[in-house]
Amino acid sequence: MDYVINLRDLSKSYGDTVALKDITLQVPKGQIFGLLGPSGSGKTTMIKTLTGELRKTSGEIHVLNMKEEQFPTPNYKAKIGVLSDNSALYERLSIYENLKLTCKLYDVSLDEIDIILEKVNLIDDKKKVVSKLSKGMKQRVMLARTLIHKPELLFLDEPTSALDPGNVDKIHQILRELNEGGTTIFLSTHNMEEATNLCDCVGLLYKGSIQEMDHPDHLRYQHSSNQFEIETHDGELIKVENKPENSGQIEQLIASGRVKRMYSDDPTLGEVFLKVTGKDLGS
Ligand SMILES: Nc1ncnc2c1ncn2[C@@H]1O[C@H](COP(=O)(O)OP(=O)(O)OP(=O)(O)O)[C@@H](O)[C@H]1O
Repeated sequence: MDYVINLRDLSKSYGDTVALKDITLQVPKGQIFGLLGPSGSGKTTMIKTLTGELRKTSGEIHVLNMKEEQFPTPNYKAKIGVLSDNSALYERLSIYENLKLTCKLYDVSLDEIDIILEKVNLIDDKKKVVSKLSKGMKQRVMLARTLIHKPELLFLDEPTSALDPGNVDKIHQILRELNEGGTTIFLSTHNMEEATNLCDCVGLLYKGSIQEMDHPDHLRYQHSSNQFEIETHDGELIKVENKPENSGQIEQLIASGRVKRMYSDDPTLGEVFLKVTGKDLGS
């Protein structure tokens, strides 16, 4: 298989602080991979190590078939896009002028600016000065700047943190479209909904180690107690194991008109995280 990211026993320490410990993972081309973890679990360290901002302590890293030594090269930088906390914009310049600077940096035609602004839904705002934009609009300008040189691989460090649900949806829509066009995405988040809705594979990161890694639905299913809970109109709670031989019993209950609500007890990714690590994602 063609892996865009291939890590073996990757570790990173800051002095005595171990931030990443023996991480082994592969991200195939075209996947949206999510690192889900609370504050301090090592998400930013992971992204900075993969983008060449930090050097690993030990282990093997291959990204786009390149080794760490090649990460500072223009060839690597041309193939990746990075959106992080450090991605500040020039506040006194307009959206267009900000993107013009990025085009010069990457030697990209200025014609790309309108194309990318269409994509992030900011074409009508391009003359606006950045200091007057909302937080959600600024995040979309930063995303546009990350995308303008058409990277094959995107690294997004908490791309929607502190945005309202409307802006979160807009960014998710843009990311899905990019992914459908073939871009591989590696993102970090502490938001279980983001991981569930967007990612093909999620690694649960806690204290620098990946505790479990799988498709979000598989993770939830594996930690489910595999029961349907049926609440009747007269207040009874009936638990039925999710097995084919029980389907007749469930159908009978539904036909009797007694069923008020019925749900499976698959946990949320947040509940899975709590079960696996003993820690809440928000703490
Ligand atoms: N420059 C640094 N020097 C020393 N320790 C650091 C440094 N940067 C991070 N750490 C430590 O490494 C660990 C992982 O931090 P990191 O910032 O990667 O976590 P995170 O999951 O991105 O957290 P957050 O969601 O709060 O950004 C933490 O214990 C943190 O205190």
